[in-house]
Order: sequence, then C-alpha cells, then structure tokens
Amino acid sequence: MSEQRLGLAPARIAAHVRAAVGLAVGAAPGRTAVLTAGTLLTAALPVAAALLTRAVVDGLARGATGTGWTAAVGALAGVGLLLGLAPAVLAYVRADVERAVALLAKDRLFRAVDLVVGVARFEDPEYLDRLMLADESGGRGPGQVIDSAFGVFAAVLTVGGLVASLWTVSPAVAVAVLLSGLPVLAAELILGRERAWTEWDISPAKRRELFYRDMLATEQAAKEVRLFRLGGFLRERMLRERRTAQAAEHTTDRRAMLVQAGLAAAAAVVAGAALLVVTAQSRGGRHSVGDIAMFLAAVLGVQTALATAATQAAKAIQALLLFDSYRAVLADPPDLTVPPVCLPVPPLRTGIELRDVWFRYGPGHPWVLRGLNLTIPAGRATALVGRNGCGKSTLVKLLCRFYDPTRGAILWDGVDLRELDPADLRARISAVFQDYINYELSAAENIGVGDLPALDDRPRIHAAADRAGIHELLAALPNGYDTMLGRRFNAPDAKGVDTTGVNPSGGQRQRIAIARAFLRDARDLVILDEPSAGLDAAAEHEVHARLRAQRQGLTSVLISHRLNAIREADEIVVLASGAVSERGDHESLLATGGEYATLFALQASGYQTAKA
Ligand SMILES: Nc1ncnc2c1ncn2[C@@H]1O[C@H](COP(=O)(O)OP(=O)(O)OP(=O)(O)O)[C@@H](O)[C@H]1O
Repeated sequence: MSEQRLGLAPARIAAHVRAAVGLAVGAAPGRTAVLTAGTLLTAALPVAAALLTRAVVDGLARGATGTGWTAAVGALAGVGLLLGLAPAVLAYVRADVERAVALLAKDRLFRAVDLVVGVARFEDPEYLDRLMLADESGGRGPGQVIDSAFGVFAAVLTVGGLVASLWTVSPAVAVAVLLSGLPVLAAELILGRERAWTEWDISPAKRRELFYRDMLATEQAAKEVRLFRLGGFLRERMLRERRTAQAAEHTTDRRAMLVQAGLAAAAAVVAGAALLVVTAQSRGGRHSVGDIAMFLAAVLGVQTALATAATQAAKAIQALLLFDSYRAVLADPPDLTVPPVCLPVPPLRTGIELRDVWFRYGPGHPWVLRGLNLTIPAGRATALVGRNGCGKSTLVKLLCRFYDPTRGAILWDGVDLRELDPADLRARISAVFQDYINYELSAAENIGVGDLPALDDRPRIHAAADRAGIHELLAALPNGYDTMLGRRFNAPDAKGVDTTGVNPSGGQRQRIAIARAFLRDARDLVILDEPSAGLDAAAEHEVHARLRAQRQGLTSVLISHRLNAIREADEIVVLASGAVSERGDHESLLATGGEYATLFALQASGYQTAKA
C-alpha cells in the first residue's frame, strides 16, 4: 500500500485540524472549551513555578521574610497544587471529549458508508483497508489531533515563558537550550509520520488477521474448521499476519528508540554545558543563587517541554495522517453516478428493458454479460435459468442498480436506471437474494427489517410469516416472535432473564427470508433468486404455490435451478455465454428441444430414477 502513502502538505494539515476541531466543538462544545482553558492554564504553570522559585530563593538569600516573600511561597505552593491536580482533571475532561468525538465521528463515518450507492466498493480491498483505518482513527483520531495540538500549543507556551526567564540569566544559554530541542522536534515529526505509514502499511495484514480470527471463533465456520481440522492451519495464518504487523511496528519502534536516545544524550550534553557556563559566570558574582535555581528549573523545564512538544507533534502528525483516511472516506466521490436531480420512479407500467447490456465486475475481470437484450414485461413472471455462473444473479444485481452496466442500459418504463433515485428504485423492489442474511436479531425483527416502518407491526409480520409458512413455528418458540434467531448473543426475555437464542434450520431460515420479502408487498418488482433451494419437496411445492399467489399481477423475476418450480412462469429465459440463448414458455421451449429441454429432461429423468 506504500504508493498510497499520505502526504503532509500544510494546507491539508490545516484542513484536517479544522475538521478535527469542528468535530470536537460539534460533539462537546462546553467540555472542549474547558479543555482548552485548562490546557492553557497548565501551560503557564511551569513558567510561574520557575519565576516564583527565583523570588523565593532570592528572598531567602536576602533574609527577607515579609508578606511579599510569604505570598510568593504561598503562590509557589498553590502552583504546585495546581500542577499536581491539573493532569488528573484534564485527563478526565479529555477522555470525556474523546468519547463524544468518537461517537460523532463514527456516526458520520457510517452515514458516509451508507451513502455508497452500489456494492462494488465493498469488494475493493483498498477501500476496506481505508475504512478500517478510518473507523479506528475516526474514533481516536480527532481527539488525538486536538489533544496533541493542545499539547504542542501548551508546550510552546511553556517553552516561550521559560526561554524568556532563561534569557534574563544568559541569552546565549537560552538560545543554545532552545536550539538543542529543535532536532528532537524534527526527529519526532518524522517518526510520527513513519508510525502512521506503518499503520497504513499493516492494515491489510490486520484485516486478514481478523478474517482468520473469525474463522477460528465463529459458529458459521466452526463445523468445517473442526471437520477439516483447520484450527492449527488458520491459527498459524492468523499469527503470521500478526507477526508481519508486529515486525513492521518493531522496526519503527527500534528506529524511534535509537533516534530518541541519541537526541536525549545530545540534550543532556547541552544542559550540562549550559550549567558549566552559568556556574562559572556566577563565581564572578554575575548571578544570584535564585538565578541559578531558576536557571536549573528552566533548563529542565524547557527540555521537558520541548520533548513533550515533539512527542505531541509526532502524535498529532500520526493522528492527522490516519485522520486523512477518515476524511477520505467521508469525501469519497460517489461510486455510481446519481444526477443532482433524479427523476421520480413511477409504478412500473410497461416493463424493464435491458438494452445491449455488457457487464464485467472490473477491468481485469471476464465479461459476464455480453450484449444482453431482454424485456421483463410488467405484470408478468419471467424466469431466468442457465448453468452455474452464466450471470443470473449478476443480472438481478444490475436490476437493483448495485452496479451499472459497463456498456448498454437498463430502462425502467423507458427511463435509464441511472436517471432514477437509487433509493426510490429499491423501494419499488422486493427480493430474496441467493445469499440472504441471517440477522442476529429476534424472529420479529428478522422479518420486520424487510420493511422498517413495519418493524413493530406484529399483525403484518405475522401475516408475512404465515404466507411464508413459518408463523406457527415462530409463534411456538420459547419467547415467541421475540426469540433471538442465532446463538451468538444472549437476549433478555419478558422478565429480563437472559435466554439464549435458537438456531433455525436452513429451510426455516429460507422461509424467514421469504417472509421478509413478503412484508414488502405491493412492490412493483419481486425478485426471487433461488428462494427454495433449502426447502424439502413438500415445502417447495407449498412455498411456490404461495409465491405464485404473491406474484399475481406483479412483475417478477424468478431464478431457480429446479425447473419444475419455474415451469409456470409466463416466460422462461435461458442465459448462456452472457446473452439470451432461448426464451418462451415451458411448452414452447420443450418443443424447441434446446438447452432448456435438455436440462428439463435430465432433471425429470433424475426424479423418475429416484422414484424407481
Ligand atoms: N462480486 C463479484 N466479483 C467478481 N466476479 C463475480 C462477482 N459475482 C459473480 N462474479 C462472477 O460472475 C459470473 C456470474 O456469476 P453469477 O453469480 O451471476 O452466476 P449465476 O448464473 O447466478 O450462477 P449460479 O447458478 O451458480 O448461482 C461468475 O463467473 C462469477 O464468478
């Protein structure tokens, strides 16, 4: 990923800082103000301590014990108290601001993700890497940027104050001590950038590690992992990714340690030399004891503050570079073009036309559809059949505008899908996809997510479940429709007692997915991509009877490898080599004696052999 490395143009940094401050102010304005004031106050404390130390020590040397001196002692004690209290209080406020910022950042990030129109972006490893970094840095990044910016600001104030105090003792020493801190600052900035690059570089390894981890510890994979004895293999792969990430981190840490140790030694030499110079001068009576005491406190303070400024600046740079991923995801251009003003999506009247549609999943991918021409007439059932991989599901994904055709067009009553609002278009479609989702939610929610406004509408949910032939089973679950489907999480029952969920069978899950689609009734287009593959023969018959009733008057696209299930479709379309190879109703296709007739005869003979 190194070619993707992020730059550090000042204008970009300024924009990121503004965005981070905007996030903090938006998330927690009052607490951000408290944090700002507190940080500035804390920055002034070391300077006050150094000046007060001089006053107290000089007073002592003069034998002064009056109210002025006592006040200075009291003030020094007060500053000491504040210096002790401030870190704890500021840490508390800072953590609070960071939590608020993390929440707002996550909200904004996943709103942006939700605005992605198609699905290709979720198949793009670069985007997924960036999203992972954005999620991580969006949470801690803005807080860290602000925190570090404050840290740098506070340290610069401290350094300024202390250097001014040093100047009164020895301008040359003040300049030398200040200059000795500059290499530290430069080195830390470079190290901060390297750390960000390292995080960027290891993000693919981290994502792969997460994948192996999921394989090792999720129910879906547990069966195959055990049967194939994959535990050791997957664990080794997971650790390999971890080792790769750790090796990169180790290299960066070692470089940081060497640079920091070298610079710390140089700073100590400068401090020692300065001390020699000033003590030599004080022998000549040029400096008071208080000057020396303040000088010692100031040299130490300047070096500590410079080191802090450098560390904070490095953290800020690191956070800014990672924050870049966050802002990049937020600013991503649309994946599919949507016109600024979309045409409304009217109810389907004549039909959907695929006109010379060519499609492949990317420039390096083979063509899936090659000049496909097809009309899906309104109010009729169209079945798509064809061998594995011939493009049936791809066609369905294009109808939902999850991708755009690479060439050609898809027209909804004559209007190109690209002219329509994708959300409006999808609101007119009901679908059971081949790879439907099993939500780790309650039974009612598993159906209700098909039409969110109906999430709490139990009569409608029950009716949809009934039509999918699953109502009785769901009603009889331990907590009825409130039973959790899936066993990953506990779910409290009506009395608040934690209960584990249930695991429906494959066919039952399929009926639940069908119920979800039924809940979206009154849609213009119903897509059923292999809706009955997991059902037994009796269930298949029953569900298809219900599907036919559901489809009546609606436009439907039905995909199935069980040709018996789609023989009653108004039109059967056979896809081969990315185009339509045959079309007609069941009888006419059988009469033609082509691919469909061959496949149908094969399946029928299979049933007859099984019967015999
Ligand atoms: N997201 C994707 N990225 C890249 N290639 C894909 C993607 N989805 C499908 N393909 C490829 O596109 C081709 C068509 O796949 P598609 O799923 O449309 O076939 P299908 O006719 O539905 O097959 P099946 O009968 O097995 O379900 C296949 O070669 C497949 O490998």
